Amino acid sequence: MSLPTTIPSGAPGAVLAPAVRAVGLTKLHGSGDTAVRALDAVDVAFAAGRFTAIMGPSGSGKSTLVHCLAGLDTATSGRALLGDTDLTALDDTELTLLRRERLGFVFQAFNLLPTLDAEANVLLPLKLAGKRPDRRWFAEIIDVLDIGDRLRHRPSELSGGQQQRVAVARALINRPEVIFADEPTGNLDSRSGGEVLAILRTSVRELGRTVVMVTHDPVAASSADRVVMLADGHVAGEIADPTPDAVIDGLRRLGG
Ligand SMILES: Nc1ncnc2c1ncn2[C@@H]1O[C@H](COP(=O)(O)OP(=O)(O)OP(=O)(O)O)[C@@H](O)[C@H]1O
Repeated sequence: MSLPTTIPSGAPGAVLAPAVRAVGLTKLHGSGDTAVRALDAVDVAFAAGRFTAIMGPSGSGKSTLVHCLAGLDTATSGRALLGDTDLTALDDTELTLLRRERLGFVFQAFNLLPTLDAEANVLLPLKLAGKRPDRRWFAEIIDVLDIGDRLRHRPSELSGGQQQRVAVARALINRPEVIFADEPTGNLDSRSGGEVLAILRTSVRELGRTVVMVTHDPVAASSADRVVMLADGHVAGEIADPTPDAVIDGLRRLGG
């Protein structure tokens, strides 16, 4: 795959700078005879201002790739780059700061703090970083995510879809360069899942963010601009402007 990533459609010939990329990224879990090569010299780039889904059979390395790119796990060799920053050169403290200041995360299990109301959950990353909220940005996010009437509610008083919208707002609050979403619709019914996907698309289209999402769901993946397929720790292919049928077909070819 060539770097940087070429825009698949809409702007022929244009090239977008990658927000995040893997260069020869290799990850071994464990050591010795029992070591598992979860990623094998992966080269892949995720363009800024784009929504990319990562798919592949169970065990193909999706979570490992995202964890290495997000500074949640360390690579065995190769490089994981956020903009020009090589994560593999950073120590734990630097990685913690980088995650807090430059990345956003959305997980399947929402991961909201139960004792805080929605507003406090959204603002938590800024509080941890000792930063003042930008009230105009906060208002814009709340408006786009349509959670203005839920800000005083605790997570237990919100539906799953509302909780995930709060989690997306929390991921957006520090204007991250990249939002990593790991199965963000996995715990939601199809309607709430569709709303969360629409919000992730809106985060890209209207708020200018970059989203990288791991999913098993071909319909969810078809919300993205591009699908990257993994198999056995390799990039096995990609689909631009995916439809659910194209994604299902691609997975079938991989035996997923
Ligand atoms: N901590 C670990 N220790 C040992 N092996 C691991 C560890 N984490 C992952 N693996 C192995 O690495 C390979 C890739 O795992 P990974 O979780 O990245 O795949 P995945 O595509 O995200 O899978 P799934 O879709 O099932 O979540 C698998 O063979 C897995 O068993």
